Amino acid sequence: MNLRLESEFGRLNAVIMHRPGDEIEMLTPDNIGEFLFEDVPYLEEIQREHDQFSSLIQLSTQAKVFRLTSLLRDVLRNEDLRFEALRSALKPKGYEHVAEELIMRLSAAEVATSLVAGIKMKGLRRKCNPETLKSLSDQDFLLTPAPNSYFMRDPAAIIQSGVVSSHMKFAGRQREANIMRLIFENHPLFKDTYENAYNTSSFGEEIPNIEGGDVIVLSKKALAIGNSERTDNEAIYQVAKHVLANSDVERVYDVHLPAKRNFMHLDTVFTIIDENLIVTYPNAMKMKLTTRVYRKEGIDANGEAILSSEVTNESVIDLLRHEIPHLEVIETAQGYPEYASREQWYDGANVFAIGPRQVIAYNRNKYTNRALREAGVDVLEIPSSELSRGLGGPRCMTMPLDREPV
Ligand SMILES: NC(=O)NCCC[C@H](N)C(=O)O
Repeated sequence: MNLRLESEFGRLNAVIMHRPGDEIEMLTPDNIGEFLFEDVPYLEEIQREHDQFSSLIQLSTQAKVFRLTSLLRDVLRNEDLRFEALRSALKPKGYEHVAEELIMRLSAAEVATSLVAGIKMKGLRRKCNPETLKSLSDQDFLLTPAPNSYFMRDPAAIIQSGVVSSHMKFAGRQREANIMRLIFENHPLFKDTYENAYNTSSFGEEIPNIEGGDVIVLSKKALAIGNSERTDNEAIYQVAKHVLANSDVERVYDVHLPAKRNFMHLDTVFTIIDENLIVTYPNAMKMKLTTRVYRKEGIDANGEAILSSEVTNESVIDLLRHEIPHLEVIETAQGYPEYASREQWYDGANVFAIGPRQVIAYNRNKYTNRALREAGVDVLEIPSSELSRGLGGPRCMTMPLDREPV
């Protein structure tokens, strides 16, 4: 697979998704804040909703829907990789010494599910009970769960020059990025074409953050990256260097976002659904925010791009109007303030384009979906009572791998 993308709306050929699993059962009212959830979802219902989403993608596009845990299981059949993945996941809590004992008792499939669902001492004691863990209670986690794994957009983003492997802001999500990197580097489907577009070699221990939800492919020639609560200047600069040197991209926009929970990523405020059509939350898009534009001035002796940068104080919407000729803008809830803010909170602008002017959207965003339909967009709705409790929408839940050229 090529692992390069030049649009956000070309007909979808392949995507990675994760069906929420037992990691959701680990959420409690006391830990939802730490795990970045707004409420505790009901597992069976969130699975039903997610199944409708993935079936709709398959039926309406014939695209291949890869499952995160089966890709991971394929990779973890290699014993060395299995041991290393488990060891590094156990390390943040200082339990890496039990990796050896654990690996003898867990199959590749069990390690794959445990890396996502976590391991509670209660469950572990049925299989093994190392002396060194005797002081832990049944309710303690040996391995913390990764309940945001169904937000497949964030741990990596495919752009015009390769894959931006995320470095995630919150420790609770970093394992998701490690899992994706492991898959891209080792799975036979990807390892030959995987090119890491985020070079972190110039940084020491402190690696600047970047998350997939902030990365939006504007066209063959332009990329936008949200400078948000989750994504830092230096990471954007590194990705700009890669994409400007290794693709036809001519402009990279580093777009500042207000530091608010519901604007956590650029894709919470706008998505592109056709060559010149976007859906946005007007309040954020009309604010005058600083944007830096990177352009390539040449290539140095080491083959690295020399960049120029220019700062503008235009609103994001004006910037996009300059970048995208004849831009049409659909506003969440047709701009009615009280509905627009409700529907932005539940990701009204975060639709998933499966083809030009064809999107999958949450059914709860009635007014935004109506506005999209009035503009001639084919809107396929999915149920959203439980999926939305993690505060992410249909775009957030998908990692497209391949699309038809536009
Ligand atoms: N791209 C996105 O906006 N993803 C949504 C992530 C939601 C998740 N609960 C988080 O706060 O990271």
